[in-house]
Amino acid sequence: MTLKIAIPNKGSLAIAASEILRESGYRQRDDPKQLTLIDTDNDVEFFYLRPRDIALYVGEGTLDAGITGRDLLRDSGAKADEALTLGFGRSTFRFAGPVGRYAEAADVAGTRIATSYVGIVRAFLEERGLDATVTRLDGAVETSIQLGVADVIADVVETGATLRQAGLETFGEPLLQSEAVLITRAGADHPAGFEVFRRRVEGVLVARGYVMMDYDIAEAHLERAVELTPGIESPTIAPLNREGWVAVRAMVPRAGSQRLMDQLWDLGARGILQTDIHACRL
Ligand SMILES: Nc1ncnc2c1ncn2[C@@H]1O[C@H](COP(=O)(O)OP(=O)(O)OP(=O)(O)O)[C@@H](O)[C@H]1O
Ligand SMILES: O=P(O)(O)OC[C@H]1O[C@H](OP(=O)(O)OP(=O)(O)O)[C@H](O)[C@@H]1O
Ligand SMILES: [Mg+2]
Repeated sequence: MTLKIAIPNKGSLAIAASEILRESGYRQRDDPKQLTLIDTDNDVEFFYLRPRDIALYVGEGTLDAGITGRDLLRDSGAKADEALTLGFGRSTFRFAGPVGRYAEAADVAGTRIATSYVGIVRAFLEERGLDATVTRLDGAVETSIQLGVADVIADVVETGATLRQAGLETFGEPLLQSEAVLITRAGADHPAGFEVFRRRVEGVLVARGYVMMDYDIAEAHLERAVELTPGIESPTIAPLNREGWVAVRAMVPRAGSQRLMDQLWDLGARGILQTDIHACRL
């Protein structure tokens, strides 16, 4: 059976979602107006949909899996689970109001809140036992305060630039930390082929977080060097033509790899090379 996967058709998640699938070896559309695409080699059909709707399709089991934002998944109330966090589309979901007017989340009690994420806001109010009027707007919610429609907004904040422009500031703790997630139907067995799909995408995510480190070092310093680069299982050690020296190869986290090269150099390693990994299965 062909695996049916939903991908954001536009908005903040669309480009990065298609990119990670392409890197994972799947065909992706070249034309942003294309609605569906069949990858016959991998027996997968992709459906390009609004990320807000993707949670619903997957929750109902119409589609096998999809990529959407955690905030949109929560907001929809769809019965879908996160199978993988994808590391892009990061944002926070927060209350904001005119600068200096509100201090903590409980201050929203009795206000008029404008938001595109009514589900998240209502759930938060209920959990805290707070009462407020929630108005659903499609977008540009920041402007609703200036226009007198709301006292407070609850919205996605990434850089905070939009809030500043509107003369607003966040207050209270974030309601949610969001990022793009791969989702499947809650409580159901994964459909055939899904595990392979998940593993391929995970392989790209891991590859993005690691680099390959190669270097030559005198055997006398090998033990210390291996402590610095333990690899995933264990580093590969190969003999060198030069007496008393070996070549070492190990995967290391991308973060801090430059510092690691400095440390290896100080230890006496030479010919230190860092290369990108594009995909892996560990
Ligand atoms: N700067 C951002 N603005 C909006 N959404 C963002 C941002 N950064 C990450 N996201 C995430 O993208 C998802 C929203 O997807 P959506 O397709 O609605 O994006 P959008 O950029 O708001 O698109 P639209 O053009 O329809 O407003 C949410 O999961 C949200 O957390
Ligand atoms: O913190 P920032 O980096 O400024 O990003 C957050 C803003 O981006 C989104 O708006 P979008 O561009 O999607 O417009 P919309 O409100 O019409 O959805 C979101 O709703 C915020 O307004
Ligand atoms: Mg938007």
